[in-house]
Amino acid sequence: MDIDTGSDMPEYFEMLKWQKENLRKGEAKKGKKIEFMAPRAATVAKFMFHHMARQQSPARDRNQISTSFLPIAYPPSTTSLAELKKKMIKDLQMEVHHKDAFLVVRSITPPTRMTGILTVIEDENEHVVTLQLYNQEKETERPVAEILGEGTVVILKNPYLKTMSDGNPGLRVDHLSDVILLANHDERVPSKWRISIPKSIETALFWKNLGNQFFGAAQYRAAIERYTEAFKHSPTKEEERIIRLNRSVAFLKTQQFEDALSDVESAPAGPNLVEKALDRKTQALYGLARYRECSHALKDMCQKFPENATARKRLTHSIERIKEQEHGLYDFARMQREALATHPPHLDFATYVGPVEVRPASSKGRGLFTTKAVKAGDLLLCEKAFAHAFVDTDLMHQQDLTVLIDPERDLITVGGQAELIRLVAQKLYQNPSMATTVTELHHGSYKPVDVSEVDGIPVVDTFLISRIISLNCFGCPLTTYESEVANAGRGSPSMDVEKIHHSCGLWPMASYINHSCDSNANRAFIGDFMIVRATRDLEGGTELKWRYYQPGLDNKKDTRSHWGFQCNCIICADDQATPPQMLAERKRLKTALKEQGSSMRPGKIESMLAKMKLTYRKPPSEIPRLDMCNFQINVAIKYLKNNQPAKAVERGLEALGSLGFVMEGGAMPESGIPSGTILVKQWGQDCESYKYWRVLSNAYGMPGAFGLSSQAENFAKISYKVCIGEDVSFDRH
Ligand SMILES: C[S@@+](CC[C@H](N)C(=O)[O-])C[C@H]1O[C@@H](n2cnc3c(N)ncnc32)[C@H](O)[C@@H]1O
Repeated sequence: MDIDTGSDMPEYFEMLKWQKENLRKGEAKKGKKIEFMAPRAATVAKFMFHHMARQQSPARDRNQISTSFLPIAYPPSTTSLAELKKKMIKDLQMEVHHKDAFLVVRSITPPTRMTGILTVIEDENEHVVTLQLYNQEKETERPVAEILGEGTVVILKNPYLKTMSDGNPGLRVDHLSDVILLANHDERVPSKWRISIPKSIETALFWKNLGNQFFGAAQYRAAIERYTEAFKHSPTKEEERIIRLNRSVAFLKTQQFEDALSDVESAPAGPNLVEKALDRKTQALYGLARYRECSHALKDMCQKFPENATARKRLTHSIERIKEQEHGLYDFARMQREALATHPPHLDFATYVGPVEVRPASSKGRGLFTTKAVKAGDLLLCEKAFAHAFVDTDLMHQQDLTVLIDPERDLITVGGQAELIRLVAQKLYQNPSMATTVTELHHGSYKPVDVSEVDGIPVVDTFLISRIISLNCFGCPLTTYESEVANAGRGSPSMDVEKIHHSCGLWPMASYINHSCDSNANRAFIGDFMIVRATRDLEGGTELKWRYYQPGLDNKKDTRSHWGFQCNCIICADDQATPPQMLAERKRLKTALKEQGSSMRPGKIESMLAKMKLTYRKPPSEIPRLDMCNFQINVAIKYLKNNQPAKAVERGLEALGSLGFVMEGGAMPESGIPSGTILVKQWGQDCESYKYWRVLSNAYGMPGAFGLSSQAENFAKISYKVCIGEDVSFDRH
């Protein structure tokens, strides 16, 4: 939704064509054995040449956008290693996923980061090929040398040998769970590569100290492995307590909060390190968004250790999170400030799920429904993204901007989607208990595997994640306020504000909202938070619905080809029932007004709008006229500038009417003073109606007219809250 599909860039379609051609060529080699294995020295020399060239110019050209090609989807391995056959590179067939096999290989060059991690590997026969690992941690999360440094031994399940871009065979791995990185002492490492540790020095303490060394070097995953090894060597109770507490900090560093909590809770009780244990427990509970439990533990900690200032500060934070999580009470001004100041804008606030729940929605699958009556502007959801890929459009950090090409589904997206797939895959791999939050989201006809864990390792299906992201992710600005108010200027109604975004995220709860052009909810963004508000008064039990794309874009067919349904809302049904010549006339007038409207006199626009009205068969109170409202409000602005407030009010009210608003009062006689009350009997579409209300408010406030201005301003404020997500910034603009 609101994603850049690269549709205006023919070169992306060329890339798609090129990739399809590559797949076709690859298909021709399917099942064949490797004809020619490039000599080891030549393969290494060629790799090192490119590696060093990249090292010397690590900063990419600012205008260079990276490209990520998805292969044809294949499932991750769900078979235990014990049941798989060990193979050598020469045994593999080209372009085949060897589901019954695994390889044990060792990297023989330093690794390089491209869209994946690249290195040259050898097997025990000393045959070499390049290896590409996708969806691994980013450099800032874990240095590449720590993941696949020279000499690292790796088990590759489900090995897949394909023709690389240089024409040579290479291994490609997309699923995180198909790669098992081995520590060099691991028994599964072939003896010729293994570093043996003398049994005499192998004690729990030895491994703990090794773990501490890795922790000190900020190699947290390596530290976790060493602490885990320590448990196999009969630690004493006190040693176990220390190792668990040490490992829990390492888990906090890798954001594996459940594991961190489990270590603290299963550590044997003891008189020492009580403060440390409480510290880790509260951090884990905070990371898991279990704020109430966190605040109880912090109160306990503050009582036991009153001098601990950090605990007191954390208690304040967790109490703020409870207010947000349980009551939807946010300091939106702070949220806005932090979104601008934090890079990436991943904010420390809690998710609030208001009066909404997921229920069956007949043929649409599931949907999100209100659980009680709500008013226009009410907060329904303020959700932190499960994962959020930020692309800085100001600085254009091109590393974050990727063209993702999916030849299997003829899809191109530009922005953070490739990164979002990686982020979600990593999060599920590190926190398997969160899997269903994502895997239960709509994934169309994709058939996922039904195994979630093998040999104690979570099974993560990259292609399921990619399908879920494609159907459920939202493009988003840094903040809606920045993109639609601060940059657009006050009171300039326009539906042309850019709503196609490069940053994107996955908001699982909001994903349950189905599409309708006749929406009753609106989404706005502040950093990685999505704020969902009702755009109208709604009864309890009402299904929420919103547009998957912005109005005015001629992409209704996209719902069919992309999401697999055709919208049959009242607006679409009316379009279907309207004679084609009326629709063609409406389109003709719309195009003319769009192209020339700004230079036309109000009278001319009015006469074209009068003709456009004739292309509608029902009143706007029944079927909103989203093709007209923008032109009507622009005429109102022209009248306002010409000092004709009565006419501005008339057109302004008409524009709100086209959005579906039904009102009483507010009309302004040509001569005379308007008075009374504006009553909104039915709220209309959210399409930035606050700008319309502001035009009215200004018109009512012109010399010679007064009174209704503040009422219009109040309605503008509600509508602003719906569109921007909050109203604390309203008075600034
Ligand atoms: C983001 S999901 C929405 C939640 C989904 N209904 C579910 O059960 O998880 C998008 C999918 O919902 C369904 N959907 C959304 N809006 C629809 C509509 N107006 N009519 C029919 N199906 C719709 C389509 O299957 C679409 O691919």
